Amino acid sequence: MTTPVLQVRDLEVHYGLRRKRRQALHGVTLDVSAGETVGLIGETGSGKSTLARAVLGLVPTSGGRILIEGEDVTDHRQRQWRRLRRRGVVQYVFQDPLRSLDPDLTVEESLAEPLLIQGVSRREAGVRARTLLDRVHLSADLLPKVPGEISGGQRQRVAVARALVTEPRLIVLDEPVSALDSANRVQVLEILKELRDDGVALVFISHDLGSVAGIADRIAVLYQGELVEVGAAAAVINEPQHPYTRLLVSSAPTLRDASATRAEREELRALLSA
Ligand SMILES: Nc1ncnc2c1ncn2[C@@H]1O[C@H](COP(=O)(O)OP(=O)(O)OP(=O)(O)O)[C@@H](O)[C@H]1O
Repeated sequence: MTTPVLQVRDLEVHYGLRRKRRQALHGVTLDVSAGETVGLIGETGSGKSTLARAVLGLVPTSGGRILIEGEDVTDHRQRQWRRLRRRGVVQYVFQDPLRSLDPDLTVEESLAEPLLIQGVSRREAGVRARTLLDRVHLSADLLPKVPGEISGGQRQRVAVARALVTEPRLIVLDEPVSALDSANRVQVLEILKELRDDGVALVFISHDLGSVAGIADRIAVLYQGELVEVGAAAAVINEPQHPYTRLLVSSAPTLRDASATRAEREELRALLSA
């Protein structure tokens, strides 16, 4: 059996000091394999972003282990984390692409920068930037534009392209489609499915069960910092075991929300009964 790209074991994270100290993650254990998408769902404050940030070395852990491609990175110092992030084995995409992209850099500069740092020639970096845009189904016309000059959906696709520059084995996506309209949402989800098929491991964070249901192989449910349920997506949706998961499934906004289109509701129903 191949080693999972990401192994999280009994992970604990605390915020604050002394009397203000609060536990944000309680003994979280989760594996993500190459070519697998794990959807991480849970209400606001349940610890989803904390788990993402811990996996990227952006918050200190207070217990447990994190292994990336079999390498124990838990006790890495900031310098080692920076090197790991720069090597680009793990990449991330945030809900707001302006957080993933430098607003002053053109699309071409954003995509070329990590390659230039790696010593790739300017000409080759330009060629690779075009190939990356093509991979996220965007036209090369966007290359000279800065993020403020393109649409939100295009921006998020550029953020995904930027995450792909270093050919990561793992991408953590924190609410990547939450700010997008449904047409752009579908397009970004399609791109993520293609990445998964190419063997990239994805952690897809969302509070929207509908988006997760359409892409995740497995779903992990966080509740108050604890993983209360992990299983195959269809099983978690159709036969939720934990009362909190049952509540999430029964209150899936796309089913309840009167403003959801008929097509959206039918799509989710089909997913639920698949
Ligand atoms: N920098 C911080 N300092 C102190 N407490 C924090 C910090 N970041 C998060 N927390 C707390 O940790 C808990 C988990 O927060 P986290 O942001 O991981 O939740 P989340 O599930 O991602 O929520 P959301 O869906 O709103 O983004 C919350 O109680 C939050 O208030």
